[in-house]
Amino acid sequence: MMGVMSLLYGIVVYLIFLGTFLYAIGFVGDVAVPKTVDSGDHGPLSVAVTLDVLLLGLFAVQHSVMARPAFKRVWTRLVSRSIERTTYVLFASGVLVLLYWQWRPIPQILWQVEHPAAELALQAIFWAGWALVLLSTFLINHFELFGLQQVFARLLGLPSPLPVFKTPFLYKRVRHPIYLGFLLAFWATPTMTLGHLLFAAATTGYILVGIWLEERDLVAVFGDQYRQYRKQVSMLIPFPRKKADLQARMRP
Ligand SMILES: C[S@@+](CC[C@H](N)C(=O)[O-])C[C@H]1O[C@@H](n2cnc3c(N)ncnc32)[C@H](O)[C@@H]1O
Repeated sequence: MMGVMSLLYGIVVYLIFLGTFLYAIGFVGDVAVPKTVDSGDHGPLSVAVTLDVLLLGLFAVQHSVMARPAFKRVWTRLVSRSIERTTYVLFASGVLVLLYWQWRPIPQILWQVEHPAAELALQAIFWAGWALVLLSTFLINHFELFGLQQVFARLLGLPSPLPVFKTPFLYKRVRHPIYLGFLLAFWATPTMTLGHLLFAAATTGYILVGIWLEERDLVAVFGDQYRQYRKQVSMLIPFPRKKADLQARMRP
């Protein structure tokens, strides 16, 4: 019975995540959704900046704290290990919904790209960024990242899967393709408003801190295997590698 309940919880939360993910595309790209980074009521600048910074801060704290092994060790005394990731995804989605709802636009335009080819290129980068995010989640393990694999394992009476170090396809070029995809999607816009810049700059700062925290945990779990990977593969920008490095990276 608990296995079935966990599975239902996992599926419902996964659907909520899908909704918030799709909404994020419209929110950042200022398309197809009622409230975006540049639309909605805007009051005084000081109120907008304060509220937006608080919302982004809440997002960063929730993501960073709940993802840490020390937090998980305490948290899984209260919440079953099999639904820990699902619960993380639920909290993350909740914070995102709050951000979409309470975000105050700051509509002053800082720069605007009007050349049709350049505009098209920026839009292509925006969509490529989101495609990169989605593709990379599947490369690493989409269903584990969003908690479904864990609740299925519980239903089948299997233990929750242990972390496995992987470097498939794009992970051979950069260590963080998901974060790279977010950066492309957040910065590539033909019209940069003050609000959009605040969003892009704060999330970039958060991603850099998040990488530092994540890599510390990955070194703790995978040790020299991850240290070696870090030496051989760039963090975010796929710089061309020397031949010797390339050969090393091709080894399993
Ligand atoms: C949101 S994902 C981001 C992954 C990666 N930083 C990226 O940008 O593509 C975070 C989870 O991926 C895991 N992770 C990151 N790199 C990994 C790798 N090479 N192999 C397995 N798991 C990895 C982390 O431990 C963490 O649980």
